[in-house]
Amino acid sequence: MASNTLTLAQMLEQGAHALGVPLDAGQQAQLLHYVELLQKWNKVYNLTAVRDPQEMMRLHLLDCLAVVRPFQVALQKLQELGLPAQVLDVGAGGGLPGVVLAICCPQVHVQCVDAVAKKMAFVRQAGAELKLPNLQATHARVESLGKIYSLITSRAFASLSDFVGLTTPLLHPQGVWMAMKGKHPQDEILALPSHVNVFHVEQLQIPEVDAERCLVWMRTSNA
Ligand SMILES: C[S@@+](CC[C@H](N)C(=O)[O-])C[C@H]1O[C@@H](n2cnc3c(N)ncnc32)[C@H](O)[C@@H]1O
Repeated sequence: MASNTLTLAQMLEQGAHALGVPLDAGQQAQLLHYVELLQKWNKVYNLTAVRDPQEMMRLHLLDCLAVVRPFQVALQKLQELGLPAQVLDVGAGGGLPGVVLAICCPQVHVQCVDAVAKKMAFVRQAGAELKLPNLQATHARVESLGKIYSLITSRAFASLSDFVGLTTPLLHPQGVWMAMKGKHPQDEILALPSHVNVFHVEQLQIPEVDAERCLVWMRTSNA
């Protein structure tokens, strides 16, 4: 069936299946509710240029759902090293990918940070409505944070150099960065400082999205 004839619930179910992300009924309901909230509050909070709910499902929800499995694998490895499941989403905006990760991985603590207060007010409210005790929304510039995280992620935030430059003091020495990018960012990788090691560039296939996506995995070279 063409995606424009599917309901949002069907798009989510098919997308999650294609991505191999098992979702229980509660998580499906939370993800659908999150799309509703994004749509409802978008005008007030200016969260995304995408207005159509089906496009939100494809371009935001499924895009973030595509990183859930690699994210879980990475966290499992970090936990085997004894690192806590503490994750930071930098420049999270309306909560992408932080809210999706918090819904799909309830055992992981996800902190979203953004410099714009109203965006974090939205994420805080969404976390309350969706009953996500593992989600935290912090209004701050990331460079002012003082905690240490095992995994730091971002989507549509900055160049890789700026991302790692702003967050190196926040990353556990054995922790990893997970940057969501479009097509393979060769030039950005070449521009990275020498203390950063790109150990994997993972190509992603987003259901119903005909565009290149990848995850750039990095750690500090002395890890
Ligand atoms: C293009 S938006 C991306 C939002 C979201 N990650 C997404 O994929 O929809 C980039 C966000 O980064 C935030 N931002 C920019 N510089 C920041 C900083 N130094 N600290 C925290 N947030 C910052 C902006 O306020 C903006 O909401």
